[in-house]
Amino acid sequence: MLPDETMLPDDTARLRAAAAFVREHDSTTLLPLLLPGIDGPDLRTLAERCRFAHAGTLLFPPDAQSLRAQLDACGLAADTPSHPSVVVRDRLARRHRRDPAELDVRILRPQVPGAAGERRAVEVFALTVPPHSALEPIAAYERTRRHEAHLAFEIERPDPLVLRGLCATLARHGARPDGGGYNPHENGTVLYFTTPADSSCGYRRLELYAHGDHRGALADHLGHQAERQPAETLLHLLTGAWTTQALASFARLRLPDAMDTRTACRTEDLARLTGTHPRGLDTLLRYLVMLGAVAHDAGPGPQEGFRLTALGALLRTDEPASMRPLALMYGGPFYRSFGGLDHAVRTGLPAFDHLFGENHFDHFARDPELADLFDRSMAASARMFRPLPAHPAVTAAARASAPATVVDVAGGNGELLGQVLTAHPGLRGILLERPHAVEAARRLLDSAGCGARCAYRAGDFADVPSGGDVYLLSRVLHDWDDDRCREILRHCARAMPAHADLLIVERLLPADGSPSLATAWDLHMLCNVGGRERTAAHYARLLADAGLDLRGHAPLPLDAHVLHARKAPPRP
Ligand SMILES: C[S@@+](CC[C@H](N)C(=O)[O-])C[C@H]1O[C@@H](n2cnc3c(N)ncnc32)[C@H](O)[C@@H]1O
Repeated sequence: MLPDETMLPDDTARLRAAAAFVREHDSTTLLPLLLPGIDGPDLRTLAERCRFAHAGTLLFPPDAQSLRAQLDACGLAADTPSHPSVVVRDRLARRHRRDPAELDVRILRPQVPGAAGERRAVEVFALTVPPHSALEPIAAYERTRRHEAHLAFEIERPDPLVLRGLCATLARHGARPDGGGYNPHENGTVLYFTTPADSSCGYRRLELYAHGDHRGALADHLGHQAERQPAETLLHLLTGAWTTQALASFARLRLPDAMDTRTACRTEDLARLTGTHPRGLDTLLRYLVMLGAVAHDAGPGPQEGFRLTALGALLRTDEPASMRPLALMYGGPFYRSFGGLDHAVRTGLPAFDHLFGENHFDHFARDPELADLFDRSMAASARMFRPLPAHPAVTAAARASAPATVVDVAGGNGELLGQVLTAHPGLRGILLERPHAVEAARRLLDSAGCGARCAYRAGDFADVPSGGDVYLLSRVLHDWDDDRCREILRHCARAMPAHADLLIVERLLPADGSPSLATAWDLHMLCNVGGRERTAAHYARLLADAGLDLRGHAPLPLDAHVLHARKAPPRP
């Protein structure tokens, strides 16, 4: 398996990986990875006509100088000046609902010769995003999704017939039209495709590049996409429930625990190991291949069968921060309640309460197994907490001369408090929770080795302990309507000394409507808990109503944010 470009942490690392990729591959090795199963005359035709020309990547340097430094750091010299991108600029503008004129996307193609000296390049699209600019949400979104990462093949001697033939061959092997355009700045035509879900080189987009103006072929290409798109897209969307259940079933049947990421397992062996039906299991696994949770090794060579991908491995029981509990929750109680979404939309009241006859916290609290599953499903997203021990409010408390105290209000099973106390052995903690959850938190914090520095308070939001130095309120406010949030924040403000910091972890609805997981969770909150996600400005208003000042906010993993607040200075 080749490194997944989309998993690399920063722009420079991705640039370096793209250059290494370009050096190491050629058309004959790449095409079968992008289009699994292609061989014989189709492979020969494509390999003869399509020369692997570049790997494309989209970067967001703060300025032109930083971009040069990034290129230098990767040993890449851009010896020709950059020119404007039309296609990627317009795709970004459409995706983020911006005016294309706002997006100055430039193209650079630093040369990277292939292993035998072939003429190749890394294609760098650079959108300058100065610190604190309004373009930052675009950069954050694109850095995680990496829609623009692609591999390009330059067509030798392009003409309309050749282009049509190549497009048909790609379509036969599962590639789907995914936009394109004509760039008058360099008199070149690009046709983009997405590759099948089981392609295995870390890139999911392929570009055919033809020198010259081929807008006839481009119109056909875009026409196929337009014809196919709305109906096919709708089918994909309508079958979303099958996706949830396929992943939940995979997790419930503990199939990931019986599989490996390196060695493929034959369906019959896996069925025997897991007590499942070979034909049923095979059907499920093939669907999961399409979702990217499982990969299929066709053999010969490696053993024929299925193995886990990195994504599927997150559903293993023994995986650190396993997401299995979330799969069980979203495929279980929350799956049933989503069937009642109409009720929530019609009345504004949670479908969960309508279906189960009580609020979800009360429902879970009465059933120890469900309560435990809920706590573990919250902890499954604990990777969003990882930067919090380094938050300036926490590090300042840890440096204070007298031992400082971190109060986690409705701290769940203690995952976040555990991460903070483990990182700072001088800090003490107090966790406030409902009685049934306190016991789970005590067990977790004891096993994390910080139990001796922790106190617990079983109670309600009205019981927020006073005298702490840092207060945490993680994923609590989104459970409640504005009135209840004001009440909770007032309890916090009353308990906080003047110097104390309040850190709130939530997903923020983007003010400009750009795509975010927060929008999906807003619907989840409506349907299941009667709460909502909010914009930063909305939180600022709620905080102000409780006598607190929002000082700023910073992004966390999984599309979350930490908001920092302090008590507002007394009015003169
Ligand atoms: C969504 S969970 C968040 C848990 C934890 N802070 C986290 O981020 O993982 C919300 C928590 O609020 C707690 N809670 C609900 N009602 C409460 C109340 N009235 N007083 C105190 N805690 C409450 C629940 O028990 C639950 O653990």
